[in-house]
Amino acid sequence: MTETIDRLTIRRPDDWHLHLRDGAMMAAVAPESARHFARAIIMPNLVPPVVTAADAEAYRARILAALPPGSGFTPLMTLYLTEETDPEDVARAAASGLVTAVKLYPAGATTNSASGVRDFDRVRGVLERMAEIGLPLCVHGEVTDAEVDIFDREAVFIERVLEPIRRATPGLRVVLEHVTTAEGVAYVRAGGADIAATITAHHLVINRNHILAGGIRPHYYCLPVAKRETHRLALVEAATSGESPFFLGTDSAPHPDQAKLAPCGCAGCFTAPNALSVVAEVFEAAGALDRLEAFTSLNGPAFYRLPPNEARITLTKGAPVPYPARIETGAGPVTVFDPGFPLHWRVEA
Ligand SMILES: NC(=O)N[C@@H](CC(=O)O)C(=O)O
Ligand SMILES: [Zn+2]
Ligand SMILES: [Zn+2]
Repeated sequence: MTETIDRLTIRRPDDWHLHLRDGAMMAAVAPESARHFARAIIMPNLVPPVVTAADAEAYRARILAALPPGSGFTPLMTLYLTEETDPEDVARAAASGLVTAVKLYPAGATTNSASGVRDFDRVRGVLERMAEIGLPLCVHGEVTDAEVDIFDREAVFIERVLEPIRRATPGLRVVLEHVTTAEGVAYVRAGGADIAATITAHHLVINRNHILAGGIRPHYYCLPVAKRETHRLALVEAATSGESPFFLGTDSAPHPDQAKLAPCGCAGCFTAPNALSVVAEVFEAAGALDRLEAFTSLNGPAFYRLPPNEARITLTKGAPVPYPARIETGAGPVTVFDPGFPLHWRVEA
């Protein structure tokens, strides 16, 4: 006889990859993440980007001001790595506790990445300093070479960029963000204690057909772009394995609908309102609800050398969970990710 679980209490999750944006957009989306998550790694790809410790301090203050009163949400700040980044500014920001990681965007790889790195030799000093102090480098792992097929850009990045950087910088701690391929999963698995990967909710449920078959669906377009079904299955297997290097980073990336539904639409899926319900559905289907807490609440803090949250949340299973099709923001409406199937796991208030 199989026992059906319809109630699950776990440590409060964290989101290890989140875009909160700024201004009117942030005011609308920050409460959506604060509702379910205790902490989040805040991506620095604003325009202009969060480059210095002073930028991060000011951005952190704006985030805290945008949170609902009484919210216990803690933004974990990151610095955007540029070829001009000063290793000492990074080290000071880490020592003071202001900054939890540094983010590497290859120039041109994704939304707001124009100030990213072109010549990896020019950031060697920063990476060496980070290895010394144990500060993690979060990586958008795609090459930008126009010759490389967009579906191959993650696998090629690992071989041509990530592995050489790691060889040249022993001890550098790396998070391969929003991993989307079986190659990425295998690389992280074989990579030892200094590498981990975030996995998004949306990459656990969509493959490239969702974007392109039967009509083009801009709300499923994000970077790295969703790959073939075999890759999605590898991501589900990794996430639900409970293995320590894999943890949730939603990459919730809001864009106003008018910027998504355009001849050249932006990359990013807005998943903050329903990411946990999506992830719970995936774990249930895989028969892995007993490993949900590892993925959402334990493996991330362990890699970042932070204590797991003491608070708990309870998920209950029942009638389909309502969530809005879009939320209104001062920057225009933002469509909420639709996994294409009903969600039954609700996070209790
Ligand atoms: N994931 C995305 O498709 N978009 C992100 C950037 C990123 O995380 O690459 C964004 O900032 O919109
Ligand atoms: Zn990215
Ligand atoms: Zn992102």
